Amino acid sequence: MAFPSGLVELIEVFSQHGVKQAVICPGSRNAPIMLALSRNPAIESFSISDERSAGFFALGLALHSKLPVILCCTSGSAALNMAPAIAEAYFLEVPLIVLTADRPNEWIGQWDGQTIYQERIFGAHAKQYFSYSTRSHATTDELWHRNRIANNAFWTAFLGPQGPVQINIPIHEPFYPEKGAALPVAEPIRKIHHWKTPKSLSPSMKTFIQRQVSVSNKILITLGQMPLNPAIQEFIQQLMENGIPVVGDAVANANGLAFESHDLILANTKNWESLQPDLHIHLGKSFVTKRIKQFLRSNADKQEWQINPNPQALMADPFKGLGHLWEVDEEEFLKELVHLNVSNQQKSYFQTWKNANEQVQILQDKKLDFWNELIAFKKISQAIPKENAEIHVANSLAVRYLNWIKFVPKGIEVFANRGTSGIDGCLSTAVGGAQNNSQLVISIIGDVAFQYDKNALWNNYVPKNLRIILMNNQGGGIFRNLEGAKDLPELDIFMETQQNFRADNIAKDAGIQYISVKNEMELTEGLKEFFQASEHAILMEIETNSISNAEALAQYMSLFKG
Ligand SMILES: Cc1ncc(C[n+]2csc(CCOP(=O)(O)OP(=O)(O)O)c2C)c(N)n1
Ligand SMILES: C=C(O[C@H]1C=C[C@H](C(=O)CCC(=O)O)[C@@H](C(=O)O)[C@@H]1O)C(=O)O
Ligand SMILES: [Mg+2]
Repeated sequence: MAFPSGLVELIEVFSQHGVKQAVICPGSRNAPIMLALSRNPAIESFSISDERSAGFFALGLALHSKLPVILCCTSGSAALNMAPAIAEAYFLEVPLIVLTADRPNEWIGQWDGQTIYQERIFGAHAKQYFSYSTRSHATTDELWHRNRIANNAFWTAFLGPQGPVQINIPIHEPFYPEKGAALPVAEPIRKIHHWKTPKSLSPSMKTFIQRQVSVSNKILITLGQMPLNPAIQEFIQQLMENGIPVVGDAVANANGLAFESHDLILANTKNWESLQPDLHIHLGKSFVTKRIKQFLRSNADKQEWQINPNPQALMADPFKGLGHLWEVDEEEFLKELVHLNVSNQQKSYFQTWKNANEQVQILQDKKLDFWNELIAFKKISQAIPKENAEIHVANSLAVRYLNWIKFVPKGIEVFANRGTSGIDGCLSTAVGGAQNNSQLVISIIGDVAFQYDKNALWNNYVPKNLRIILMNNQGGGIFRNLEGAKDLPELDIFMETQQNFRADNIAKDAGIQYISVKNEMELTEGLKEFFQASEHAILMEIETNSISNAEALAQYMSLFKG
């Protein structure tokens, strides 16, 4: 039997740990791995040709399952094409097990095809690297090593902070099974269990928290990007009712229970001092927009706590004032906080935030009298389903518009690739997230990000629950709103990269329904059917003019001047 040894066992260990999905890219050198995956009944395997898209598709699958998804490619530049997705998975803390087939070590640099340097090819963006031998007649130590690698790779990807691991697999020829032959039966594997205690608060920690809260009169809680968690939403509601202001982006999934227009609140408040905390408690990852980070970094006097159950080895101190890192489950921490009494000054501080928020909410309803992206986003936010749906919002302006308008889709989760904030893979992530998903999956994406990742539709898995809202302003509109960039003579060509591509033919090739929108009336009409059940995915291309958009956004932002 020519089949490389150890591959069936490798996949068997993963499946016994509960891994259920794999994304396989075509190749010859990885064919034995493909066979071990596709013939394992416990693994659902997806076949995707473009490794750039496959990586993000796998990330989309893992965002939902929270289980490691296997990603498999052949040797050569295929693995390099997965790097953007691996970097996103690393910083977004999403579990992937990347199996890169390779030539045997003795053939590296010997002028063979598809042979590059694959050892640690993702660098620091893989939590761990392993080299897995498939030589036949393995010694008992080699068998022991293989089994340990398989268990180690699973637990490293799965345990927090979750992330990608790479297993490089040199495979010798011949490696195809004889015609019609079954794969070898898996040798007995040894599943290694990993027990981890919950990260809860000790009595002394609780006493410390109680004491600090009792002497603080301006406690502010900020929420960076985090998954939708009904228990946390419940705590947010209680904290706000108790007089502790909670501030978060749309990607914090507070679903309108917190102050989510913080960017406009800060723009509209001349005297930030009145909003500054004396105790700042941060949960979740990063913020999208810059102003809140500037606001928090400008206050060197505050106490700053970070609630982070899975801190990375590299300490994150994004607001330049970290004093206490609490390696505690967020719910555990908030459960302690909600029962604490706060001072009258604290309630007055909350009222300052509440008043500032109400002023902004009034201004947010101002009408703009010419067709532009802001109007489109407002109409979409009013039409979007309030349940049984999820949003995958692309980077650049789309993810920022959610924070600038009252885009509060209660009850539905907002995903975004804010790990690296790349415009690559945003649609592929949504297509992956739409698999085996009973919800409507709505991708809101700019034209450059869409064209960059149009191969997200080049596979056989574009499901009928996918809805794509393509905001086509003929280029990178964000640069036209950036101080410094917007006045450069090079803006059009070298930053906005103006182009006149549209998506109608891409939609046709992908066999999905296409709706063209060029004005507000067509948008109103298009939205009537867009979120309805359909036998196909639907792509709505909303065309606006980048210069009009910039003028509208400038007008809109000029409302918030305090
Ligand atoms: C991979 C990658 N390349 C380049 C960038 C820099 N970048 C940020 S936004 C942007 C333009 C995005 O244009 P589009 O998707 O149309 O969104 P819009 O700004 O029009 O909302 C670019 C090139 C990036 N974030 N990621
Ligand atoms: C285009 C890139 O991304 C930058 C674009 C805009 C961001 C920004 O400052 C807009 C204002 C804001 O978000 O508050 C900028 C940032 O977040 O600092 C992004 O890096 C790019 O190529 O970096
Ligand atoms: Mg654009």
